[in-house]
Amino acid sequence: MSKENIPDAWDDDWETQVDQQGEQATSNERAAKASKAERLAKHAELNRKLWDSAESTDNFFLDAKNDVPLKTEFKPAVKVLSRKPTPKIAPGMSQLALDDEDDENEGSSKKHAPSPEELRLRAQREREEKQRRYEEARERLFGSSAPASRTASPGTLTPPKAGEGKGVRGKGKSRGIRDSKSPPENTSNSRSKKSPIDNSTDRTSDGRQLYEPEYSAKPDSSFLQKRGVLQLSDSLSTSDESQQPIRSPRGPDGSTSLHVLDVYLPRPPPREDPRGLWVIYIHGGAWRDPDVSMESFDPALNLLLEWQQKDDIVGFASINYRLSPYHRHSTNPSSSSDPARNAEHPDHIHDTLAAIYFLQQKYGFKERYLLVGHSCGATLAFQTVMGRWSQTSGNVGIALPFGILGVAGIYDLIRIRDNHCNASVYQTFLEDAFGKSEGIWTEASPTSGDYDKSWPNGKLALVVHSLEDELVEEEQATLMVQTLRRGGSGEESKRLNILHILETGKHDEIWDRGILLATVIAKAVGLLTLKS
Ligand SMILES: N[C@@H](CC(=O)c1ccccc1NC=O)C(=O)O
Repeated sequence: MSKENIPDAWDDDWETQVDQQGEQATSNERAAKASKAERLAKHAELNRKLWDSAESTDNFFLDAKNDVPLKTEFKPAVKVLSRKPTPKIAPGMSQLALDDEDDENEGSSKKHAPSPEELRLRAQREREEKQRRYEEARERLFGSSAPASRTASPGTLTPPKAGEGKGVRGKGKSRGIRDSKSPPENTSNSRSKKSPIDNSTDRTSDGRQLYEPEYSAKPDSSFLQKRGVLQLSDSLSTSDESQQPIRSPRGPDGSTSLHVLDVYLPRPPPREDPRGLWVIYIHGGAWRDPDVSMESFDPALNLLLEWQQKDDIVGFASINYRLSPYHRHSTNPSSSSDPARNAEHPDHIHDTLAAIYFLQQKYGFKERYLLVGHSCGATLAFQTVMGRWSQTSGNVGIALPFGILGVAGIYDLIRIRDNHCNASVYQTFLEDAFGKSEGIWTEASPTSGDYDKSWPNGKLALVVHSLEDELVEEEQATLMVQTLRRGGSGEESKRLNILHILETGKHDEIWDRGILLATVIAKAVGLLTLKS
């Protein structure tokens, strides 16, 4: 009872007050008693529920929740017991076993692990030995007049320009011979400026071009032997860029030549009676684009080298040819004084024939080759077997290929111009390449050929078109296959004429990513080897 509630004894009515308080207390007590009974009843009820739930199979536990107030992140302390420092692995040494045993376990019988210096010396010895073997092989193939390797250390295969802006640059097979033909007075194009091989200071001693439009040397001429500058290697990685072949060197007077070609030999070719096929690639670029050159074959080449199982292909070549003017090119416009950038039909086909002639004279594969062309390169590939320009090309005539693979090709110049009459660029590049006379356009179009007559040894014409091609329409491919099937000689052609449609692949993606081009080349090679 609080002090204030105690009646004051000096008050007259203190007894009455006490009596009243007594009555109130009793009624409070009653109320308290009632609520106690209620609490007991509640408690009994809870107990009952508890027992009930103990009997039941229902989940008694609370569902786990993320917002449990007591939840803390449990982070056990990490205790590092003991570890030797991670050994540093030099590149190419990953095959060495790593020993993580305790020192005590290292018995004296254990082999001495070579130091990095020892490994370097060992690798150098192996390289020298390989170089010696290559020198011998080269001597056998090209005679003693073949130039020695450019430096005392092994030469290097031109690695395709890794990741140079465009697409995937796959890794190549590690063996082979890269033979890059270029006259010393050549000039680089825009792509080659970025190329490591462009820094090469190496020059051959004589100033003649390696393949010339008017070239007609005999197979054994000293020219060929002298110019057989081969780059030999079994390694793609090089620390010495000066060993790279020159693909587009700049001449001292700044003049250019695109009479250059790349050769890749997976192994030294037998000079007599060659059996396997050659693959010769002709790049596209609307007869004018300096950014699309023989190097555009690199991604596909690398894949083909990786895939090749049966060594069906004994040699690869990718050729350059003079280009038509391209004054509006954003980074590398043509100059009107540059003969390599002012070509007009039939210069492109003349150069192509000269390059094939050069290769045949040098490697002797005759008709055992597949000619592959992309876009206007496909135009050139079929022009090669139209027989209209071989008399004017200055050489004594080439052996025509067993097979042609045209990818994303232009085959009817007038039709493609008409189908793109809203885009004046088609008229521009066609006019710059073929002049204004549409009669010449028709005569130059592969759809005007008579292939049964002009290409009697042909075994395969594979025409490939991608549905995603945004620059050349499907009609070009269908018109070409119709022409091939038409046949003018009356006799049934022994040639296989196939139209192959790809679901995917934009115009330049086909070579840029390599995989599509390599796939269709592999398909063509498979068909040709079946046929021969
Ligand atoms: N990159 C080329 C265009 C090009 O290559 C092209 C354009 C339309 C149709 C075909 C083409 N290439 C054929 O070789 C250029 O800039 O002129």
